[in-house]
Amino acid sequence: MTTALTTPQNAPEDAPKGTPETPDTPESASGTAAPETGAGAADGRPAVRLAHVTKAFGRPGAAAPVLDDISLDVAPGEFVTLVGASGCGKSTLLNLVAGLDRPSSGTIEVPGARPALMFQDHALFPWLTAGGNIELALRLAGVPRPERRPEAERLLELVRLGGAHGKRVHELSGGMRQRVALARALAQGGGVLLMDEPFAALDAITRDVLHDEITRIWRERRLTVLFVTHNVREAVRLAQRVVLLSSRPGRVAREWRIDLPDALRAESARAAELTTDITEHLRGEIRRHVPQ
Ligand SMILES: Nc1ncnc2c1ncn2[C@@H]1O[C@H](COP(=O)(O)OP(=O)(O)OP(=O)(O)O)[C@@H](O)[C@H]1O
Repeated sequence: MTTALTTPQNAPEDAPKGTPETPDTPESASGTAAPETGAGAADGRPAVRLAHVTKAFGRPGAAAPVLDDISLDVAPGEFVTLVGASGCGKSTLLNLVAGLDRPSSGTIEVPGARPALMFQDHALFPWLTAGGNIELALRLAGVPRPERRPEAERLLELVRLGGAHGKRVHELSGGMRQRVALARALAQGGGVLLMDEPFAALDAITRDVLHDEITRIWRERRLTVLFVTHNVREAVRLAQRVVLLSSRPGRVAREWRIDLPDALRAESARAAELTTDITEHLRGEIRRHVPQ
């Protein structure tokens, strides 16, 4: 999938490590090896490429852009979290990558199948069962009827909800609903998963459990994930790379490589250090933010 005009950029790994901060230049911290490659890596192209993307709503020139000159590559199999002040355009960016809207200028390339999008609100159809919601997505993805039920059951097993096929949405807890929503997103078949604060409404313990689950599923399925969150601890817990967007207009302000093994991600001095550093920069962006 490609949307609109212009040229590509260097991968963020090319940025010098530990260089002094410059306002509009993406910077990389905490160097590490390139991420594991997933499906689609063979031709060396990124799974998602945004090149000089700008987005303004309304008539041309009528309003300041929400996103301004965003260039960002996400490698196949990479897990990237996106943080930034409220209103800086994180959801707008995901919507553009999902193909739900078009950039005002710049290009977006997603070479594989259309990405799947998952929100804070599970958006399941309440009149369908858990399995019915997944089978609908499979049907829309062109999966033949006889294969839908077994595939829905496989996906429910994957999100550890085996046996929940016949459950109605109202019978499921918040965490279970998000698991079904994840299974439904996976049913759409693309290798790129876009997640917009998917765990924000859950209690802390359920969220922690789902962090482990999404990490496992990301690895097992070799997914490429672009994940929006306000929660810096969550960003460090999950990502191989955290990208901070500046306050409006949203630009890539800074990036951090998260080179921690799983065991040190939730609780460790290094995770705490990274969380503090990212939070300080995020606070700086929030302070700069003038509501428009
Ligand atoms: N369809 C639209 N028409 C007009 N303005 C829009 C539209 N969609 C988003 N905006 C505006 O774009 C800006 C960025 O919104 P967006 O939801 O992308 O920010 P965000 O960073 O995801 O915010 P939050 O963190 O609070 O969810 C906001 O000022 C919003 O009002």
